[in-house]
Amino acid sequence: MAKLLTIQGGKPLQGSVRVRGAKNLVPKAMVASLLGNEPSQLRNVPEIKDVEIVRNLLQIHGVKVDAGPENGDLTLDPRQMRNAEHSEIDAHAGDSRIPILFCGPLMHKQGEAFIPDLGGCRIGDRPINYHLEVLRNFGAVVDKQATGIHITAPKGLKGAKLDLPYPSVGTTEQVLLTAVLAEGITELKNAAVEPEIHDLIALLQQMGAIISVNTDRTIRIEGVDKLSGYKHRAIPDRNESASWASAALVTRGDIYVEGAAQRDLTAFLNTYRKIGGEFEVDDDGIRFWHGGGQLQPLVLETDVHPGFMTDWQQPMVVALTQAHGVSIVHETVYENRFGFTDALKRMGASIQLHRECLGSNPCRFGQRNFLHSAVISGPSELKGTTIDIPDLRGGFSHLIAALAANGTSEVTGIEIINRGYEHFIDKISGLGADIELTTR
Ligand SMILES: CC(=O)N[C@H]1[C@@H](OP(=O)(O)OP(=O)(O)OC[C@H]2O[C@@H](n3ccc(=O)[nH]c3=O)[C@H](O)[C@@H]2O)O[C@H](CO)[C@@H](O)[C@@H]1O
Ligand SMILES: C=C(OP(=O)(O)O)C(=O)O
Repeated sequence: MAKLLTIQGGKPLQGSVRVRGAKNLVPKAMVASLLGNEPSQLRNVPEIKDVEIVRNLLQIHGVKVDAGPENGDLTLDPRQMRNAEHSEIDAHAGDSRIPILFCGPLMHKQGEAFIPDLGGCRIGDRPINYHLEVLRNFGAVVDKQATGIHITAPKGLKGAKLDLPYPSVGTTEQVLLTAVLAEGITELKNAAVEPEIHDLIALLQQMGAIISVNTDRTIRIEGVDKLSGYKHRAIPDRNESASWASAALVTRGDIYVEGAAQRDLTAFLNTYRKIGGEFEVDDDGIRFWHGGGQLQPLVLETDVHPGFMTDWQQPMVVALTQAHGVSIVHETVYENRFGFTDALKRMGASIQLHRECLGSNPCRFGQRNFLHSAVISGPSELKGTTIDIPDLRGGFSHLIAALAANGTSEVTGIEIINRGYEHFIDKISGLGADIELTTR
């Protein structure tokens, strides 16, 4: 039965929400447990769909996954690992992007891996060519099948010299999860250095891996013969934190985000301050609120870390519809991440999309006909409408817009938001929103 969320907009969101482990780290930490000869313990695990998907995938490969004594604790025991049936794996086709990261660990442990077709947000083509290229360099043989891929390592996996065309997060994780048990040394140039990558490196190091990260985006991994388990507390979800911060701004509210970590939000907080948002950091989280004056327009470019994270873009665009003047946002990470603006336009926002790079960094999409720059004129009075959620961050942005809008919005497709926002309906309602969830 489909769920319908009815939102009566116009109330400032006020109160406190708790953010737990990062959606972009926790599932990968769970995959890393496959590499160990002993159980691993992960803490601060949120109840989100992407965790559930990986839990199922690990279980069909024989990993015992149990809840620990504290809420949010998981124990992952790979000692009874086995090959999964193709049909069991295929059942996860289109669920998330994580299955591609099973390649290295399964090849090391089982000699082969079958990977279903990937899912994840439809915000661009999202090819896996870099993943396959680095795996081939380690010695893997890739067989593309009608659904998914079959990958083997007939001569074992050996360390390699690698250089990425673009600092892809997923490919950097692929290299880490493969190189730690590969024979010899791997050097990865132009690696991604997102906080979630550092957190993955930290738990791999606990397992016995030898990994160093240089300031020039080079990661060096010395392969070892075996790894044990880890005991690790996942870093908080910086993308969820930024989403609540934007919600406070757009609804002229005041939200304390328990668990938010300033260190991983530097670029976001600079932008937040420039637009007119206020924040206050303490030991347990960050309070975000609307400063009371007019919001200021901005020129913004998304980028790899330490730049302004692409997953913050969509909620921030909603805030920019309320700024006084013209803002420009250049999306340089994904070629098709402005589809969500259609619904904002129907709600009354003034947003024009352009194919040109409207920013100081010419990006990969400039000459390729993608609508990847946005000009936003504000402030616009938003009014309620019907919305079908397109993707995770776009969907959350639509919720923020509906919560700030005059009148009623009817939102479908909200299940997608469970991929990355734990208990978001309860959180929104706890912040004082006027919402009703029905099934039809
Ligand atoms: C589960 C997870 O952690 N998802 C995050 C991860 O996605 P993900 O790891 O999929 O993103 P990547 O960093 O790999 O992608 C960045 C760019 O590289 C391109 N590319 C990537 C791989 C490849 O083989 N070929 C290729 O061309 C992509 O199409 C994209 O344009 O990092 C993104 C960038 O911070 C975030 O938006 C996602 O939330
Ligand atoms: C793009 C995202 O996720 P995924 O890579 O899982 O689709 C996201 O979290 O915004």
